[in-house]
Amino acid sequence: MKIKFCGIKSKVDLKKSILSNCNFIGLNFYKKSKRYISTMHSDIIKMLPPYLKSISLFVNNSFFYILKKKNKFKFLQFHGNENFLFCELFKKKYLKTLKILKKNIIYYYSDFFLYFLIDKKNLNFGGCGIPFLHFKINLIFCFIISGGINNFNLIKIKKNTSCDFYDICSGVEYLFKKNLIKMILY
Ligand SMILES: O=C(O)c1ccccc1NCC(=O)[C@H](O)[C@H](O)COP(=O)(O)O
Repeated sequence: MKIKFCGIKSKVDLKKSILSNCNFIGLNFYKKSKRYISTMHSDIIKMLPPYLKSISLFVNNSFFYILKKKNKFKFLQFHGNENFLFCELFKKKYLKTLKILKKNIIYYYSDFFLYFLIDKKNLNFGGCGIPFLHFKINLIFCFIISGGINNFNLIKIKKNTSCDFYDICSGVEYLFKKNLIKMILY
């Protein structure tokens, strides 16, 4: 099973991620988020062990803003209303968030596309901590499940979705700081 912890915003959070043995960390560049990373990202990137992959998360940021940041990270994540053409402009592997409420059929292919991150639909962008009805998803492409995942519901979600890759944010936090015990328990 692969785990991505999203909203890493301090060196302490990073150390906890390393101890938890997760596979990916997400750094949030959405200024309105409580998990916005600010300039701290450079320090965090320097401390990354080679096996831990970094993902920079954007929500409708401008082309030039993303262009300036993109080379510091392994992958990009587009969590807003970015369309396919915009995501492709950066010529870098990326995840695209898909907010779904019901079963959809989607065809999507490109050399840069990596995963769909399937998240709960809500009025704001992401990280709301509420699970959606995780149903069995028969997709031809790779996907990551997110949305209110925690230590208690993961087994059930895993059974329902047959997915092997999870993105977790508020489920491993207390007051927007990562909690080591919760992280290790995955
Ligand atoms: O987490 C945020 O604050 C956030 C804000 C704006 C856009 C995306 C955001 N998070 C993105 C993620 O990838 C979260 O991990 C995902 O939405 C699941 O979050 P949660 O339901 O809290 O586990």
